[in-house]
Amino acid sequence: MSEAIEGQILNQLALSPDSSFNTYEFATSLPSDYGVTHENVIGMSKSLAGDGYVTMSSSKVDYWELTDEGKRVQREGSQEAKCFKAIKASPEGLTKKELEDKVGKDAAKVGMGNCMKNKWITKSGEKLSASLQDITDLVQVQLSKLAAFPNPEDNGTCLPGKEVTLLKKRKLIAGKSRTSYNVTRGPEYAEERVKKAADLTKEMIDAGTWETTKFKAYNFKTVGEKVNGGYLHPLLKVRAEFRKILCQMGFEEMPTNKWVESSFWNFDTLFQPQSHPARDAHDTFFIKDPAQTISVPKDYYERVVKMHEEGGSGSIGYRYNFKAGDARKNLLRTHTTAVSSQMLYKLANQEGGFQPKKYFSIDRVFRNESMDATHLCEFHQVEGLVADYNLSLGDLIGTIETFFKKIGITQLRFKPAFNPYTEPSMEIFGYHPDLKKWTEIGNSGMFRPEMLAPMGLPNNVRVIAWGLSLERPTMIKYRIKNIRDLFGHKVEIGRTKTAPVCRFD
Ligand SMILES: N[C@@H](Cc1ccccc1)C(=O)O
Repeated sequence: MSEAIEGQILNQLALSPDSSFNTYEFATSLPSDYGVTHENVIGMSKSLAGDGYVTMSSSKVDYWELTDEGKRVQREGSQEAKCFKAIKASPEGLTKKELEDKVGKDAAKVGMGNCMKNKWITKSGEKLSASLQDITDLVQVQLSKLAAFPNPEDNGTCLPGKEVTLLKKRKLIAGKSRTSYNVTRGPEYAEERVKKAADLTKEMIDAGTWETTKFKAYNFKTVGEKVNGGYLHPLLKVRAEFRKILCQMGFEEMPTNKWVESSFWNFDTLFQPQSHPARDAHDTFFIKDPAQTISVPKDYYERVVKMHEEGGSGSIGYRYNFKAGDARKNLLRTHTTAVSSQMLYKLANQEGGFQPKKYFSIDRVFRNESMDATHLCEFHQVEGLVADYNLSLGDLIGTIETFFKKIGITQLRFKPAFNPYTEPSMEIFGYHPDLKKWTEIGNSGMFRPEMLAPMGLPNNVRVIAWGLSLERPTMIKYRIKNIRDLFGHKVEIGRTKTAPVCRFD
């Protein structure tokens, strides 16, 4: 079938070099039992145009189509004609109610008003009576004219605008438009289409037919398929950037490759009371299997227990009975401070004794929180600590400000806060220029003697420390509004080389 249309199209243009035809006229001139639609003709013409046999230019025509209601009126007559006939047929006239009974409520509603407007009927008292012998149902005539137009899709101008407006208002007709094409000979016109091969094949070479085969021209203008290469996750890139900055500032990276910790290292060494709300299963993911595995140095353990139960180093402790069972419970670490405490313990007990040190880590932590635009139940923490003699709060603020300045965040605020393991403690806020608000980006403080003394650190050693989220400052720096756009495998930002998140070097 398609070859037959193709032949006919080329035939139409065979008469003379400037012969042309319109796709719509052509399609409607074909016998209907051919089953060829206007779309078929357009499709085939486009295929021929692709090979240069024909050229096409489009034109648009507006026309009117009768709505279902319009078709009914065209068949049965307008509401006003129905009303007139009913009234005319009753020599004594009809009341409104009687008219409604005869023609129906809907027809009476529209028809009665139009009859009055046309002066077809008059009203005296309750009675409606005909004032003419006969009428012409103009609406029906107009609709028939539109419908009976030799080609309904060419009826756009067959009625005066005023009449069309009224029919449209009564929702009897609806405007439609049709695009057709004028087809003329193209640069490659021939009376018969020669099939061209897309590719040279082994068979053509074997048989020698490649010499006579016609090939399709290459389209050098077409857009090639997108090359999908691998790319680094934006958070990994930012982590690399943060790591570089901290190394430049003289920090050494702590080993954080273990996500499972004991409650002892995550909480108890940090002087967090065993009844602390953060240890509640609502905030912490406890591990059922294996429930308890991580061993701790015995003498240190005993000093931690004593600090909780009785205090020391000027503290009165929590004065409760420390539960060994609670300390041994395994969990997904809720903060990387669990690693800091182990590093500090090692630092205090290393061969040759304590040496000043700066440590950092960037890794995952887990909290059993409900998720929203700025909270996830796992995130990355940028942890840092400086252990040295006689440090002050000023050192802490200065270190944090220096770090943030290096990543380009200068709008910072510090707010007094409470942590069981630091005194004083400060929350850190950064200004998000898109969310237009100060968002919390971390927490910090100076580790308490209750934490440091049991480890065996000299008592004039101070430790300043902080824990930041990696995601929040990344959101501020790269102007990302929803944390879920940043976390996980389906991250779209950073896919293209131009995204700002890829440019830090
Ligand atoms: N561990 C704290 C951060 C912090 C680290 C070190 C000192 C003070 C605070 C948190 O998770 O929010």
